[in-house]
Amino acid sequence: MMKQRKPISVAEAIERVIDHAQTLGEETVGLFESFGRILIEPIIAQHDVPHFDRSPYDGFAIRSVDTAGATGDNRIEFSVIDHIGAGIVSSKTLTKNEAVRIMTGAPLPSGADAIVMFEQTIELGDSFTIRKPFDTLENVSLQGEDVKEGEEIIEVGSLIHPGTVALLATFGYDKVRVAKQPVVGILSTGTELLDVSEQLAPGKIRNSNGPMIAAQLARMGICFKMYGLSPDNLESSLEMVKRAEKETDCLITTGGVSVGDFDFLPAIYERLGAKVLFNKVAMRPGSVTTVAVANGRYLFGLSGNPSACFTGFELFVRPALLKMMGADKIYLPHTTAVLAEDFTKANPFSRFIRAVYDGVTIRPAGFNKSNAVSSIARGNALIVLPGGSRGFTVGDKVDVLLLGVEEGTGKWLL
Ligand SMILES: Nc1nc2c(c(=O)[nH]1)N[C@H]1C(S)=C(S)[C@@H](COP(=O)(O)OP(=O)(O)OC[C@H]3O[C@@H](n4cnc5c(N)ncnc54)[C@H](O)[C@@H]3O)O[C@H]1N2
Ligand code: MOO
Ligand SMILES: [Mg+2]
Repeated sequence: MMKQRKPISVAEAIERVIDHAQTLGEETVGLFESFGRILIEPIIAQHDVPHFDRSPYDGFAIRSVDTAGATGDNRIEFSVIDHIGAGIVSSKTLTKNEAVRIMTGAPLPSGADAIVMFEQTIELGDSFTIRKPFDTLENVSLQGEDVKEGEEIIEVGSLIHPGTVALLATFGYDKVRVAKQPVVGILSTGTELLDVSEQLAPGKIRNSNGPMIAAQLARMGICFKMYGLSPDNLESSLEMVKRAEKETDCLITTGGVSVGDFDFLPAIYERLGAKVLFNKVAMRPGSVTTVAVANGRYLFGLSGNPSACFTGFELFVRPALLKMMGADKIYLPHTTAVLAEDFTKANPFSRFIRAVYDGVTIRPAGFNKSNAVSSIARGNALIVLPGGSRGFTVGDKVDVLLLGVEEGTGKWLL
């Protein structure tokens, strides 16, 4: 008799997975290689930004005191004593009714405390007039207005995105200390599987899960080793899993985790002496998703059904890998949206529906069974319907997980 599997909640399953994540240490990479990596030291401002008072406009640097009383009928005249662009420091000091012609980004000359834009002047040779008084520091970009020296701007565990790169560059980091990334193995099991380039044959299908997972990893900037296809044979699959497990930091298999006569992953975990964290989750698709740990390394047993495989990766593999990389915001970002189509099916388990989200409304992305591949291709988000519910109709507010967002959130919100 087959042993009944006991389903656990998605939240419980995620917690069990995350509890086993071990970081892999650190390394130093060049700034240009740092995009997508996780910071293992905070970014603390080494100096004020900007580190000098500067002009935010093309115009003239003046002393505000000289502008008192200026009106349309009483224009005040200034004579230009120097001319500087960004990167040049004027050697002049302004005295009464003097100005320096100054371009955006250039440091304020000594004595100056305001900037007049070209558009606010009438120019006459080496002089110009203005028609309004200026306040002290008017139109000045002040030292430290963006960042103050010593301020912690980015926390440990943050993802390096293009803005982070700009900040690192600002402070002169040509190298960055980041968390090491896992090398992830991908093995697709199933006697029915053909390589992508092979011709279809009766009963056979092309392996879509392997390439899909490679792309899911690539989207996270993670390197993978492809172990190809393994027919449903206990001994040969076991050998392949043993080899892949030794050569990688974690192994993702697809297929063979359910209760079929040729589903060998449960037996493989047993032969490896792996600790199975769970083998049934109260969700659809992906209820048979199994996660085990052997020699401190994850063995993710994703379902063979493409939609279940995809969902298992996003819900369990992604946060675990991010935690291994030392990241803080490991979960898919969550929002709510208005349902644009009825979904009246019952949901005995939590349901994750591949969906198209336009920023306000969301609709299922077509054929949505566990074995569907088309809806994964069309979708950019997952609708989450709670277990024990039914009868969602147009206009209902539903929970949404966003896919493909660079950085997620620190809390599982569902
Ligand atoms: N009696 C029961 N049968 C099934 C149960 C159950 O609880 N009791 N669970 C069902 C659910 S839910 C799912 S999901 C599937 C999971 O099956 P496996 O993870 O064991 O995967 P396979 O049996 O190997 O394959 C399932 C399906 O997916 C196709 N497949 C497999 N690999 C790939 C691949 N790399 N690319 C594309 N498609 C793939 C395979 O051909 C099968 O059609 O079990 C249900 N059964
Ligand atoms: O695990 Mo299956 O994907 O629930 O449909
Ligand atoms: Mg099966």
